[in-house]
Amino acid sequence: MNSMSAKLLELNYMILKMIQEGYDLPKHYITETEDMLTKGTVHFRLMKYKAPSNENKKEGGDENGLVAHTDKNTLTILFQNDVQGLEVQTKSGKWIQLEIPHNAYVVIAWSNGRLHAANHRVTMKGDKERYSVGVFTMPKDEAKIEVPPELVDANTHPLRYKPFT
Ligand SMILES: O=C(O)CCC(=O)C(=O)O
Ligand SMILES: [Fe+2]
Repeated sequence: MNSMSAKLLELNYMILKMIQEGYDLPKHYITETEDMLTKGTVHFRLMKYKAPSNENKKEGGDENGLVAHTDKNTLTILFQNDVQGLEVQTKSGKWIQLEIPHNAYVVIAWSNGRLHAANHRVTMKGDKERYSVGVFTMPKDEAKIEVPPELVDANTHPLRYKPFT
């Protein structure tokens, strides 16, 4: 488990680095991210979702496994067993079921609205239980959360969030 969490943390860092490089942000953000990750909190959570109850199945209904929400942390990496269930809401409000291939990961992040932190939920169908593992990174407590000025553009991407600690 330890080596798995270390690898996932490494993946998490790599993804954040790729996002920052993708936006052509100055290198100091990458160093700060590393600092944030090493001193911040990482929640590593194993989740189990029961298959829909017989009662519910008789009515042909799916069962809500996890209510709709957006993640409030910096970046989430999720993976699951072979039972699908994760759904995301499109910007137009439609729910779509993600077909996550075997051994694949889903990533959810935030960034002054450039990357959309999608509303998501888990809906259970069928007879098998679903297991998922999530790695949720959070900044260290005293960190000032601030949109990099490089990501703010008065016309196309106005500042959405004031700095906070
Ligand atoms: O189990 C999943 O696939 C989703 C879990 C999730 O969205 C969460 O814990 O925030
Ligand atoms: Fe979530």
